[in-house]
Amino acid sequence: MPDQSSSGSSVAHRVEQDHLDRVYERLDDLREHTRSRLTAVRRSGATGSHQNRSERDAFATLYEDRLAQLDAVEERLVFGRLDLTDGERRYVGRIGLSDAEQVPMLTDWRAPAARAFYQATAAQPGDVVLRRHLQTRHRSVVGIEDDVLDLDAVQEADVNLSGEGALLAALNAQRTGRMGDIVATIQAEQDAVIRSELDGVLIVEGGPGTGKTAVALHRAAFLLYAHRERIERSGVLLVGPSRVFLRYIEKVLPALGETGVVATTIADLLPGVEATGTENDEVAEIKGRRQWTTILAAAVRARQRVLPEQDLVVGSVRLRLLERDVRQAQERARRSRAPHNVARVTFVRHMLNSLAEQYAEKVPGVGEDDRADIIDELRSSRDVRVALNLCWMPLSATGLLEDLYAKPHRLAEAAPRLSARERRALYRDRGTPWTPADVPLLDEAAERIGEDDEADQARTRADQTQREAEIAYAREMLQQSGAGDGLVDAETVAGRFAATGPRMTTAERAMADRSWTYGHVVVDEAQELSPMAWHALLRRNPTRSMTVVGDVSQTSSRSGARSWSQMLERPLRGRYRTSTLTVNYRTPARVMDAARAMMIAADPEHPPTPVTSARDVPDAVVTSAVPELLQGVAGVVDRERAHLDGGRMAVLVPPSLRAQIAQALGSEGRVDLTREVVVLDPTGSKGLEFDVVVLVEPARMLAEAGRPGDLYVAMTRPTRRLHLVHTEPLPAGLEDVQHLRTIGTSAASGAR
Ligand SMILES: Nc1ncnc2c1ncn2[C@@H]1O[C@H](COP(=O)(O)OP(=O)(O)OP(=O)(O)O)[C@@H](O)[C@H]1O
Repeated sequence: MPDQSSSGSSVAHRVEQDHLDRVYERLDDLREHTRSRLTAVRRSGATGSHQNRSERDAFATLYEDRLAQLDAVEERLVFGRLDLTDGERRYVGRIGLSDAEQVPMLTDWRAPAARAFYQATAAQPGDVVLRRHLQTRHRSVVGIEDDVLDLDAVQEADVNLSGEGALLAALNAQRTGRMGDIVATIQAEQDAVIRSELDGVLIVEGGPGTGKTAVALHRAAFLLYAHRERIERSGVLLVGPSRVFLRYIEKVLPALGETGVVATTIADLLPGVEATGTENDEVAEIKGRRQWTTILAAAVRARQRVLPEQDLVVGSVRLRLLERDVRQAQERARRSRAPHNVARVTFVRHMLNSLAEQYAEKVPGVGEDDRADIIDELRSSRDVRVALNLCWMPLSATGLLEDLYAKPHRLAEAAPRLSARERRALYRDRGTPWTPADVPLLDEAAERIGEDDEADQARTRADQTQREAEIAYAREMLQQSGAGDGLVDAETVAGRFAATGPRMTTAERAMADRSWTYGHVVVDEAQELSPMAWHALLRRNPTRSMTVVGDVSQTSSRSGARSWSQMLERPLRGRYRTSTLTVNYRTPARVMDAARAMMIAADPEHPPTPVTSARDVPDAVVTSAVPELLQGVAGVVDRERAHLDGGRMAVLVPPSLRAQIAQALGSEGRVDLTREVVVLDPTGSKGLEFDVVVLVEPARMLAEAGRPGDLYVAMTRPTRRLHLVHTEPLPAGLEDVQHLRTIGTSAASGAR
C-alpha cells in the first residue's frame, strides 16, 4: 500500500484547475464545432436528390450523436493523472481528447495508456511514479489524492499523500436508485477482468457486492472500444435478471459513451412473445431441463406422420395416397436436415411428383408437357392438401408448445421420460399467458421448426447486399469529410443511409431478429439461468465470446446453477476461464458476517464464496422483535425513513407477504427504484442495492425459498444498515452474530 495521508495544497490545486479549464475549453470548442456543422447540414434544407437528402440526414444524425456523447461526459470528465519515470504527465478521463494541434490532453480510460492508472502498485509500479485521483464537481477541482509509487522520482513539489479516499467516498455515497459507473475507482482485480481478452467464455465469480455487475458493464464498454471493428456490427447482448434490474443499470453504459448494447432478460428474448405469466418453481424447474431439446424434437417429429392408405379425389380423378410414397418423401425431406417447415417444401415437392405420376398413368393422353398443370390441379385439391398437411403439418412454435401443454397424450408421446406427475404439473389450457421459463422452449421450438426462416433469410441476404454498398459509400464519404474521429464508423453512418425502410441501429435490428448472433454476450446473475436458457443464449453466440458473472451462493431458482462446472461444463465442453472477485464494496463487514453465519448454519456443506468487506459501519445490523407484524414493520420503516437523508430503502419480504406489506406501506404497483421506499421479494431484489434494508420475517423467507440463497441475497443488499423485523424466531446462525444489536421486543421500542 502506498504511503498515504491527506492534505490540501493550493499549488497542486491550481495546477489541476488550470489543466481542467483547458480540457473543458477544448470540450466546449468541440461541441461548438459540431453544433455549427449540424446547423450547416440542417440549413442545407430538404431539397436535392433523394441521395443528397439521405446523406444530409446521415450527417445530421452523426453530429447529433457526437453532441450527445460530448454532453454525456460533462461530469467528472477528468479523474486521474499519471506521472511517469520519463517525466511524462498523462491525464485519464472518460474520453480521449487532443488539443487543436493534436497534442493529447486526455487519455480514454479504456486505452492501453490508461491501464497503469488501475494496475500500478507500490510493489509493481511499472513506469509510474505518481498516481493522482482528481475529484471534480461541475468544472472545479474539489479534491486531490496521490498515491506515490516512487517517492524519489516524484517531481511534483507539492504532493497530496492520500488514502483510498476516492473509493471510500464512492462507497459511502447515498444511493439514488440508479447504478453509477466506477470508472474513477476501478480496482486492480476488477481492471484485470474488464480488460481480459475478447475471445472465449470468461466466468467472473464473486460474493455479494464484489462489483460483478459494475465490472460486466465496464467490460462491455471496454470491449466495444478495444474491438469495435469486430463486435460493433454484430453487437453486444447484455442479459439481466429482471426489467427492474435493467432500469437500475440503464444509465451506466451511456455515461461511458456506449449506447448500442442490447439489454434484455431471458423472458424478453423472443421478439413478439410477452412472457407475463407466472408459475411455481417446480414447474419452472421442469421446463428448464436440458431434455427439452429431445422432447421438442420428438414433438416436431410426431407431426410428420404416415397416414393409412386412402383415396384422394383430384377433380374427376381418384388417386391413392400410398404409404410407401409418404415414407420416401419424408426420408428425403429429413435428409435435408433443414428445420421442419423448411424441409416440408421438399416433402411436398416429392409427394406432388409421385401423385403427378399416378395421375399421368391413370389419365390417358397426359404427357410431360402437362406436368405443371397437373401439379397445379393437385395443389388445388382439398383431399391432397389435407392429406399432405396431416403427413407434415406446417407448425408454429407457439402452436406446438400450447398443444403439448394442453393435450396430455401429445406430451406423453413426446416426453416419456417425464413422470406422470411432472406431466400433469405442465398442463395448461391453450391461451394461458407464457411464462419466462417457456421462452427458451419457444426459442428451441422455433429453431427446430424454422418458422418463417426462408422468408427472413432471403430478406436478410438482400439487406446485407444493400448494406455493404452503403457502408462502402459511407466510408468514402467519411474520408472526404474528415468526420471520422473514432467515435463513429462507416457502419454507423451507413445504417442511417438506408434509403428504404425504417432506419434501425444494430441494436434495434438485433432485437427484432430471433436468429441474430451477437459478437459478445454478457450475462449477469448468471447463476439463475436454467440449462434451457443457456441453450438459447449459446445459440446466439456461436463464436463463444462471453462474459458470465454470478455467484452460485445466491442461486434462488431451482433450475439455476449449484456450481459453474455442473452447469456449463457440458455445453461449453470445458472451454472457459474463471476469475474471482474477492472484495465486497457494498455491504458493511458486520452485515456480511451475519449473512455468512446464516448461510453456514443453513447449509454447512456449501459455505458461501468468501469475500473481504472494504468497510464497516457501526450498528449496521439491527433486529426488532415485534408482536404484530404489519404494525411493527410500518413502525420500523417510519423510523428508518427519518434517517435516510435522501437515500433509498427497500423493504424485503417473503413472497407470501409481499402484497399485504406493500398495501400496508402504500407501495403497490410498478416498482420504481427512484422512490424513497420500495417493497420487493428477494428475487426482485437481485443485483440491486439500497442504503437501508428492512428485512421482514427472515425465518419465513428462508422456509419459503427452501434454500438459503434468497435470504442471503436479501441480507446483502444494504450499503449502510440491515434491520431485521420478526415475529418468528430468527434463523439459525444469526443469534451468534457479533455486533448484532437487538432493539426491544415491541414495535414501540426505538429502532435506532
Ligand atoms: N471499484 C469500485 N469503486 C467504487 N464502487 C464500486 C467499485 N466496485 C464496486 N463498487 C460498488 O459496489 C456496489 C456493488 O457492486 P455490484 O452491484 O457490481 O456488485 P455485484 O458483485 O454485482 O453484487 P451482487 O452479486 O450482490 O448483486 C455498487 O454500488 C458498485 O458501484
